Amino acid sequence: MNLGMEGIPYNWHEQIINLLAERIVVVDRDGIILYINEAYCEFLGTTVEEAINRPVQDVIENTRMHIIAKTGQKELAAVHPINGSEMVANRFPLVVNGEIVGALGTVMFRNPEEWRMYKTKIQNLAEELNYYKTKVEKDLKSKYHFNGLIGNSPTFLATKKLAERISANNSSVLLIGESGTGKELFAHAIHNNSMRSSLPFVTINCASIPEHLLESELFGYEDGAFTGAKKGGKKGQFQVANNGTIFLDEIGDMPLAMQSKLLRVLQEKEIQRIGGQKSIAVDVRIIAATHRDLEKMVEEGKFRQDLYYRLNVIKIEIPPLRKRKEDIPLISLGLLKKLEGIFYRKGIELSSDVIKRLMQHTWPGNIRELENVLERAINVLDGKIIDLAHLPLYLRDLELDNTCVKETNKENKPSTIKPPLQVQPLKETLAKVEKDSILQALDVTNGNKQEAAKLLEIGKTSFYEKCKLYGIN
Ligand SMILES: Nc1ncnc2c1ncn2[C@@H]1O[C@H](COP(=O)(O)OP(=O)(O)OP(=O)(O)O)[C@@H](O)[C@H]1O
Repeated sequence: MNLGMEGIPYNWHEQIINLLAERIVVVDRDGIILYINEAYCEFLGTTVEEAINRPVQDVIENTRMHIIAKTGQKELAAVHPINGSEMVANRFPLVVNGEIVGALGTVMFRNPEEWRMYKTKIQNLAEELNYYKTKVEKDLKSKYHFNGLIGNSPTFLATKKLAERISANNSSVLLIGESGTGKELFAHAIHNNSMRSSLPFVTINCASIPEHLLESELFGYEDGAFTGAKKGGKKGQFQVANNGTIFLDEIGDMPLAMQSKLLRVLQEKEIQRIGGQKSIAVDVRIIAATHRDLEKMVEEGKFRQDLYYRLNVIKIEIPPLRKRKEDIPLISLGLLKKLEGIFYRKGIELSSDVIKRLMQHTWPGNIRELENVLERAINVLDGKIIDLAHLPLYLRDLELDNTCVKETNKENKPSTIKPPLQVQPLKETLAKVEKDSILQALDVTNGNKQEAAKLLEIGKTSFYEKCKLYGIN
């Protein structure tokens, strides 16, 4: 038999072995050490002479070499704690003429310095990996519970009760409500109160993802599905949310073509990645939300009727703030507490005038607007009491006129729009109203134009044109 080593002088063998493996040990069937190299002995704090012919368990802590020599089962890249460090070991049975005669073990890293270098590198990578793992897990967890939803008004309590009652089952939920009423909070709370609470909660904002990316975001794609596709493909959010809940925010903004694909997933309970052939089964509870009038959109052919019925199994309408004004003081206090935490402040209060003024406004931006108003007030506040002077102009300008409050409440119109004292040309009045509404929306959204356009329910282009027309920067 040609061993292939005959040409190599015998005294070279050991150096070759040492160069091939940093630390090496060979045992016989009984686990007695037949060979161990100097590097390994140095690391163990012993010498070759002392180690040879001794049971391997007496020389190497936590060894499994004697077990491999019996079972014949190799172990690759096993973590092996030695001297307080975790080494990486490979263990192979030695088989000669079909019989196990012993075992060979190697431990990576030539010297402690090399190990330390690797360890630092690996530790950094492991820490980074851990950071992203926790972040992903956190992002996939729902954050709010029903007890975080503030409000004691009968309408709000009834809504909350309904949501609590239906959270346990698996039916689709459709959350309807104006912008900033708390639809996302409700979605979180429903998931948290369900059997799926420990499983992923994935949020997709259908309005903020460009139409051409929405399909790959929802369903994923296979390797090479299109130019620019990530190597190895990508999981879609439906797969990420498997066994949990997916929250489809702004569902009314989902393009019609995508609506058909979503409907298919809801019916078949399976997805197909872009460029893929096979169907992948998914079990996901759907919670959808919109501030749009979906029924009207169905009539206008902008939203698929069949999808609407599928989503509308349980419909929860979240009341706007102006329809539960009695909740304003309580919500304001809750929001103040939250903001105090964010801004490291304590003991901030609202003056009674401010409370009255807050109750008077019609809050087109709902709780989000209220939160922005309070955040701005805290920012300009020196002492502890928020007074009228700390409110934005559009709220300061409101008159504490009860008749006006009653009127505006009845009609659900912003109370800043006061009837003109003198009759003016309709065109001028409309332009003023339009300009005021834009300024108010910008105020509510802290100058965010996209959000402001959304609040006003007009397109971005039209919004920019109007801003230009009225000289609003
Ligand atoms: N009942 C509530 N109690 C306390 N805070 C609330 C409540 N409802 C909403 N909020 C707060 O108001 C803000 C807006 O809520 P959320 O994002 O859930 O509204 P939304 O209806 O989903 O808005 P949009 O339609 O614009 O996405 C959040 O900061 C949220 O914490």
